[in-house]
Amino acid sequence: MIEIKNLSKSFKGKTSNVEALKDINLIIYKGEIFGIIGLSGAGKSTLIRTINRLEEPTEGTIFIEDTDIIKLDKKKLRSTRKEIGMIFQHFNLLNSRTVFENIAFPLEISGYDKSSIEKRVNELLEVVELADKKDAYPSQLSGGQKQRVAIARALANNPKILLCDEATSALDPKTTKAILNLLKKIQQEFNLTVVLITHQMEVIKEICNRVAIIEDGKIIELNTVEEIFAKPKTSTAKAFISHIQRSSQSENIYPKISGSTVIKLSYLGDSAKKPIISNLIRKFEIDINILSGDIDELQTTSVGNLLVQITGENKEKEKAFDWLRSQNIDLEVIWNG
Ligand SMILES: Nc1ncnc2c1ncn2[C@@H]1O[C@H](COP(=O)(O)OP(=O)(O)OP(=O)(O)O)[C@@H](O)[C@H]1O
Repeated sequence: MIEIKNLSKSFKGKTSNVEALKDINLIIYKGEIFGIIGLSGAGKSTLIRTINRLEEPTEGTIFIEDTDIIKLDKKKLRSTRKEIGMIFQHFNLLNSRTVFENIAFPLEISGYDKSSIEKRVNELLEVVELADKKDAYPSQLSGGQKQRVAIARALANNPKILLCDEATSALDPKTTKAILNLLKKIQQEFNLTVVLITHQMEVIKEICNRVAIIEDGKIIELNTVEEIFAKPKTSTAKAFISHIQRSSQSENIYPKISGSTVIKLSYLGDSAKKPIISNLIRKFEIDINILSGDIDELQTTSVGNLLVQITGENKEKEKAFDWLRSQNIDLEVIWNG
């Protein structure tokens, strides 16, 4: 069990402090897949990173079983961290090492001998179904394969907890599904407690038992996934759900033009009223074809959804995507031609 009590985190800014987490209280049960969903800037990354102290909280405690991990000294923290695996959106593999060597890395640091390392890495390669790629380098792998390597590496030291930081956000929908299935499989096989953060309700729906919605550093709703879908209470929960319902209808209707990227943009509240598309065209050297779109007025906020096809240089497209994210707009790549 992970018990988070009165957790706050503020970052020192140039002119003022940013309160990224405000008095978070949360219990995550052993063996569950717990999702934390929120828009960009809500505090998801900060929250998940405090669980293995990649981020130090300003206040509060985090108990893993009976240990308050915030109180651990460096040495004890190092050994506790072996029980907490983590995977990331951009995989964080070592490019100069092969698949085998990437997975072996945490075992080398733990001081295992060569033959135990070889045995364990080979087992893990089977678990993630990548035995045939053991001598490949990360640059020779697809995104999904890279995430499989990262999962194997995260499992190397037999952790009890797996933290997933937007683990499928850089993947297309089909690969996302395959990685989520793998996470489900390993959760059961190794009886892991999985904590994942995402901005995609599809991910929550696919694998989570319970979900917390975080907004502006606070947990505004927490329930089982079924309850949230059946009876969402906050406007944010309703917007996330309405987005998933609509996107499933429109996802496959677009021309598959080579060199173009189809993205789905979802935005809440004030962002829905901004002239996003005209700004994009003015700021970046890209062409945009709007495929479908709508704005829904909910009780206290509005939610916009746009499916657009973008053509242009990859570098320019990436810049445009970064700008969109900086505008609090959820962005999902649907298709890359
Ligand atoms: N190192 C930092 N220094 C200053 N401010 C920070 C730092 N890290 C995060 N923040 C701020 O804390 C808030 C929460 O950020 P966080 O990255 O946790 O959000 P998020 O929900 O994970 O967003 P995203 O999905 O965009 O990653 C934001 O306002 C962010 O700007």
